[in-house]
Amino acid sequence: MTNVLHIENLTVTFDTADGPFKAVDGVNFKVDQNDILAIVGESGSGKSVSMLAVMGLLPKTATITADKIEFEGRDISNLSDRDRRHIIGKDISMIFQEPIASLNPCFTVGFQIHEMLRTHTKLNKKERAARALELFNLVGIPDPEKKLKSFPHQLSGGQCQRVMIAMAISCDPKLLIADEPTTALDVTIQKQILDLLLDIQAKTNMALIMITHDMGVVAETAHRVVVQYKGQQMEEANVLDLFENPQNAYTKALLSALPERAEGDRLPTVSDFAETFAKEEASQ
Ligand SMILES: Nc1ncnc2c1ncn2[C@@H]1O[C@H](COP(=O)(O)OP(=O)(O)OP(=O)(O)O)[C@@H](O)[C@H]1O
Repeated sequence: MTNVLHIENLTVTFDTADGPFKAVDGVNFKVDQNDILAIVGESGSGKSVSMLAVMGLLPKTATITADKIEFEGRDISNLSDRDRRHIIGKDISMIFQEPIASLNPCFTVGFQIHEMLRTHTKLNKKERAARALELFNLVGIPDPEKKLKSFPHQLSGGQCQRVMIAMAISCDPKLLIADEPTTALDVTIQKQILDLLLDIQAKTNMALIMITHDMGVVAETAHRVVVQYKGQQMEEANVLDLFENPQNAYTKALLSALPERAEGDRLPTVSDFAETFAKEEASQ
């Protein structure tokens, strides 16, 4: 099995007005071809920042250190901008929570997908048009010829996310990072988008990293899970082991806070359990 991404001891510190702030503190994991890894944790736990660090998309106020950031065995921590552009967007691509905000409102979605193909492939204009149509069909956009001529605001949120997925897979990436890809969408559409991502992953053998705060999404999609809390990695486990036999106090708290474990009419929160588990851990 080919190793796609290997991260060891990744740390990200932001220079802020209040002094240095460590948003990611010693994260480690490997993702192989065909793997689906979920990175889970509540808001602010450093999930997005760790992946943006890998993509080289953080602002200059961020200092990134790591013992290893390798893509297919190649160190990508110190790439030139030119080399990075060859990999990012082509071999590693990312989709975000707000699909409409991720698209440029001034251009049709067809133009934007053409630009992606023009930048990263050698396809000529006619081949690009054919590929764009093929991709829109693949991601299930109805009436694709007409939709290619639409501006983002003329499409629904779900359709925009399908466009983003089409763009993200347009150059056959080895790794797709999906950052809360369904959070901004209606519940009925969420399931369709998740199914689409899983379907594409199964057809292409790419590795998929799913960033989420939703344990339901983890259970439905992931093979392996990394749990993060306040920038630190709490646990890494196979999905079944994580649900059946969580090792870490915070993971136990996350699982205990699932809605189906609610008693009465109040939903449990992680903080309801975190203290109990922290005490349990300390006493062991
Ligand atoms: N440019 C920045 N400068 C300073 N702090 C930042 C910056 N970007 C993110 N942070 C901080 O880093 C921490 C981790 O943010 P991150 O977006 O990775 O969280 P997350 O786990 O992905 O949560 P969410 O689901 O809310 O995005 C947060 O406390 C956030 O405020």
